[in-house]
Amino acid sequence: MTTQDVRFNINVIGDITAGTEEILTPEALEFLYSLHDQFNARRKALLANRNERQIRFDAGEKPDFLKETKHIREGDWTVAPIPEDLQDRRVEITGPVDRKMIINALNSGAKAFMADFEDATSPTWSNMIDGQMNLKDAVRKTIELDQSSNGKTYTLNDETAVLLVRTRGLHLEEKHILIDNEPMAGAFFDFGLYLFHNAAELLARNTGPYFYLPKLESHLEARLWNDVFVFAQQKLGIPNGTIKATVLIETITAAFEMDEILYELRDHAAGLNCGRWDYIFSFLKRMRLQHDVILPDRSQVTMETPFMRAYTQLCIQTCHKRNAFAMGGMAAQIPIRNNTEANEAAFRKVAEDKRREALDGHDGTWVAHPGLVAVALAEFNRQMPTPNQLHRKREDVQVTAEDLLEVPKGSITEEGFRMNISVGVQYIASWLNGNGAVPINHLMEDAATAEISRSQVWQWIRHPEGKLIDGREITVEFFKTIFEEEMANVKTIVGEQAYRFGHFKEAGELFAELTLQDEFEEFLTIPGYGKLQ
Ligand SMILES: CC(=O)SCCNC(=O)CCNC(=O)[C@H](O)C(C)(C)COP(=O)(O)OP(=O)(O)OC[C@H]1O[C@@H](n2cnc3c(N)ncnc32)[C@H](O)[C@@H]1OP(=O)(O)O
Ligand SMILES: O=CC(=O)O
Ligand SMILES: [Mg+2]
Repeated sequence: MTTQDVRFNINVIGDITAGTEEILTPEALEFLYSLHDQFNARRKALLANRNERQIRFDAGEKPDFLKETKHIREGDWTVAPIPEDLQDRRVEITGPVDRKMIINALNSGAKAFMADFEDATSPTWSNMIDGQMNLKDAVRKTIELDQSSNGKTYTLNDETAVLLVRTRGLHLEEKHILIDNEPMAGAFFDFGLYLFHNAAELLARNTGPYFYLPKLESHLEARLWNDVFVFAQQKLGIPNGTIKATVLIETITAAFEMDEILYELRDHAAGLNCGRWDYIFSFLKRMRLQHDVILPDRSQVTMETPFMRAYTQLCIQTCHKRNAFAMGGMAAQIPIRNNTEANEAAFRKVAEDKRREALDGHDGTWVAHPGLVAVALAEFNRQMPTPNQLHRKREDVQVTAEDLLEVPKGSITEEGFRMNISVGVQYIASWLNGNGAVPINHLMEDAATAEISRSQVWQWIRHPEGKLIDGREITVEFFKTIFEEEMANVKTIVGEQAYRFGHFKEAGELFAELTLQDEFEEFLTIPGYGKLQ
């Protein structure tokens, strides 16, 4: 169905439900129009910059600290004061903007909840609109759910986590909103609607519009977001600096511009977060054609590898110098039901991860599941008696460009190759079904982890060192053989019926296409979005 607001030349394409009408009011549409009108051309120019930079990386250039911003790195400045309810962020739970999960997350005992329109959400139109409706109710504390499948009623506890919202990345479009005949940015749609509907209510409740910004590649992208914030606050009559944003440092190029990103956003910055999964993906993606860069099996690229240590420690040092919080990331392990031993091992791994983060000086961390809140809390409570660790300046840390670029050592195994295909296909199938976060082999999989899987396969086929540990070369023919076998295995795992109706064939086709085409797709979600409702 299509509806049009002729005053602004906006076409809303997609089902118009009661929810759509509540969210896409004429005033909200006007606000979206103004964001698009002011900032979309700049967004597109910045995306083009990414491509231009890629051409240089393909020619062998390495990312490096910028000469032109040395004065910012060496300058003496801090970010504006951060609100009281963000001072203690020791455990943040993350999850999709699904109604039940929002309630469970807010009740989980975590200090904060990041409601995710990004890695954990498949951006179907109904997920996007329902997500905005759910958040609107969550902000007003009226969110409830009667779930007939398990007979449970879900309501909010008296005490709930502080709400933060992660928008889609700048690369994704919202094809259901056409402005002057072009799709608007998913990021501006998510940001604009959440701010428009909730800013005043949040302030009345002594909290604020808090965001996570994903997948930034440069300080110029941070500058764009800052300008978006200034404009939006002015337009809605909210004091400048009310919006607070935590930026994910999850691209290799952003790791070289952490100071600059905080500087651009200094009136709005609440911190940086080490988004480890996209970071690994970005490291590989940006240097995919460089002969000295090849990653071992995904399971071997751990947080203990030198380049990941360098990045997280530099993040802590940079944030604390600027009085901003340095948030840790997501361990992939989740609770395992009906297997005590495996469950304990998973919890041990999460605890180790959180302990390392707390000892390093992170101010808090992420968990993927309510069952892990207590594990992470225990580690942070033990290592961090204060609300945060801003006082730990980590002046001992010395990280060079070479440290950030040190390629992790290890091996490529047939098991790792097969795992990438199997997990990649299963994840894409789930995403095409409208579910952006899934448990596969007892690990959390989301868009970022799936990106690593599919790009490893792409690179191993083309890289001169793309060989298995036993010496076999990874070729297109080898991929095709293993791919057929893994598709058959997936059918056995999920069952004939689920395979037929669960988008597995389509997912396999997309995975094979992404792998076999020489042109590397920037994000699998871009062609994937073409297949979503
Ligand atoms: C790389 C990154 O960007 S990381 C951040 C993005 N990723 C995420 O946010 C992942 C969030 N986590 C999840 O989506 C889920 O935990 C999964 C997919 C990993 C596992 O899901 P499942 O196996 O279905 O979980 P499980 O069945 O154990 O859930 C048990 C209960 O906990 C709830 N639950 C699980 N995870 C969450 C969560 N993150 N937030 C809120 N509730 C949750 C379930 O809704 C369920 O509730 P119920 O008992 O009332 O029905
Ligand atoms: O967004 C988080 C990540 O690890 O990617
Ligand atoms: Mg990410």
